Amino acid sequence: MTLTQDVQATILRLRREVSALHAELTRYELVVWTAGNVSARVPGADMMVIKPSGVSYDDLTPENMVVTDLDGAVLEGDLAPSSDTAAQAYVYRHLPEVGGVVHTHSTYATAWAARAEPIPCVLTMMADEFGGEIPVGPFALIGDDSIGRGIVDTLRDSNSPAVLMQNHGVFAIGKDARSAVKAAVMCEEVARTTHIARQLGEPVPIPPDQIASLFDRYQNAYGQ
Ligand SMILES: O=C(CO)[C@@H](O)[C@@H](O)COP(=O)(O)O
Repeated sequence: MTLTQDVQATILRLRREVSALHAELTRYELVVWTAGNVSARVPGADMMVIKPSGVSYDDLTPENMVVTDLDGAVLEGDLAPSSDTAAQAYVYRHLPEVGGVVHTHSTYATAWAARAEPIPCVLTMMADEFGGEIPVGPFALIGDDSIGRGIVDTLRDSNSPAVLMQNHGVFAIGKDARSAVKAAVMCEEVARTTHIARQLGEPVPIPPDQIASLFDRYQNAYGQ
């Protein structure tokens, strides 16, 4: 396949970005061993950049990232791509606004996933980032696009950029890979706080109109 210089430059940038973002997964203690991954869509091409499967986070480099098409077929790379390649490719094919996907088994969020319980919106931080509860997706086997179908079916009509896949863990999406990593970080934080709150009593839900107001401010006015 002949790639334009623009696409080649974009792939180079995304190889660096996706590789580096895995350090955020370890920095925020969202993963153990090799159990999590980041990918990014290549804008302007039906391609994605994803981590190789089962490679230590310390050994990830821009050069060993894998480039695939949006059916998950390898286009560039010597190593096998992540086990979640087909799932994440499905997300990119069906949600064109998504530019990044992240998967973790972060402890507290995955504890909610193990119970198939959505995390209720009881924190302003949740309303800001998730615009409501963090939903649960169906149980799905790893390796094909089943997980992708579950992610898309669950998040398509949700404000939430994260889904707790039942008995599995967190899949987070974003306009780019960095935003998806942020959603995964925030998901674990609110899962932890809400879990602790529940040990002390019944957390107080935020009324839907207030959630909408907080979500609108954070999404449209917060920051620089
Ligand atoms: O979720 C799972 C396994 O439960 C995998 O996504 C996870 O271990 C990461 O696998 P990869 O190293 O990305 O192939």
